[in-house]
Amino acid sequence: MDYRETLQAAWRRMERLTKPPRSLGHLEEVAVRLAAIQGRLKPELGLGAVVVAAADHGVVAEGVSAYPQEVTRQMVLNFLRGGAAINQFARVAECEVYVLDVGVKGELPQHPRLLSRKVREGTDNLAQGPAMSLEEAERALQAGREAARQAIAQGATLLAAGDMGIGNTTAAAALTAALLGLPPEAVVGRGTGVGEEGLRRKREAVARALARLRPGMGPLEVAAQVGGLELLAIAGIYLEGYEAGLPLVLDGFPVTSGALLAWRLAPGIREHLFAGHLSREPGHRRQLEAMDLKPLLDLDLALGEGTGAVLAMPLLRAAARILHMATFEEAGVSDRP
Ligand SMILES: Cc1cc2ncn([C@H]3O[C@H](COP(=O)(O)O)[C@@H](O)[C@H]3O)c2cc1C
Ligand SMILES: O=C(O)c1cccnc1
Repeated sequence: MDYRETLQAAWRRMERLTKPPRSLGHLEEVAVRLAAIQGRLKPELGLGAVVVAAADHGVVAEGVSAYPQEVTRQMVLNFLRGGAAINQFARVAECEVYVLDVGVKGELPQHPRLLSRKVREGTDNLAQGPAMSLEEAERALQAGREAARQAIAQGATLLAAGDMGIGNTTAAAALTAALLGLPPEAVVGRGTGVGEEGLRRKREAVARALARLRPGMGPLEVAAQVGGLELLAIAGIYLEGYEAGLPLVLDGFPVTSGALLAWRLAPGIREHLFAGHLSREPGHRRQLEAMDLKPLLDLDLALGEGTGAVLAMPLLRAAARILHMATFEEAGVSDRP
């Protein structure tokens, strides 16, 4: 059965299950979409994986983050030791954590959970010139694909991306504004918690990057102009997961900017995307609206790392179980007054 046929057949089964129609709300839509993705009326989800892509950003020179650049590398070490929020949430969500270094400044140790594919040590400052070359953008995207292939080979049935990169909400805002044709004010937010001055500097940095873009630039060229390396890797992670036929869970603002790029490169990916949560970062709503996706959770999170995506994984598994319920006929339950 193809996607549309399975979707329709799953809706018909949904209507016969032992519950009032639509009483499981948004989860019903998730369930039938999972059925359609897997091409079976009773979808099954097992182990999850989150690939946390990490890289640095030259735009930090503009004073756009509340934290220093070295936090990127320090947090990668924290991920590898299991001490970050993503590690703790992944434990309760039956999800493996993989880390991908596509451009962290400084050295990182070898580790079984770390894929080292440093394209370069951070991007150039997007407010001053191109963040990277087109060739580097392509390499970052391929690194994401490779990391996703590893996670899938190790048994992932559900795939999410995470982000780590001080300054990346500025790059994500520039990428989102460019891809969706929005002004900086619509997509720039406080990130790790910058004040009014920081907010103004972020808008200014984004405006300067947007001024360099020319009509006719392709999505990858736009991404090379603004970065970041980890956002390109995130696009690659999702593209690979899509081609492997997996359900894909989105996280917050930086991750969803990478997903927007993937969607521009392969519009069919939309069928595989689930919005794990709605971030506090204001541009996230615009991104989800553009792809017509409804978030599963709304918890006022503004962290990244894949945390909101991983928290939604148990909900996706629960949604899949809905289609394993008994029907009125099977259970001998009366469905008419
Ligand atoms: C300790 C710490 C852990 C984090 N984990 C994710 N982020 C998040 O914050 C950063 C983006 O925000 P901005 O653009 O304001 O720098 C990214 O690294 C993102 O993953 C973190 C930030 C910090 C400080
Ligand atoms: O929306 C997110 O995921 C986010 C918000 C702020 C900082 N880092 C990530």
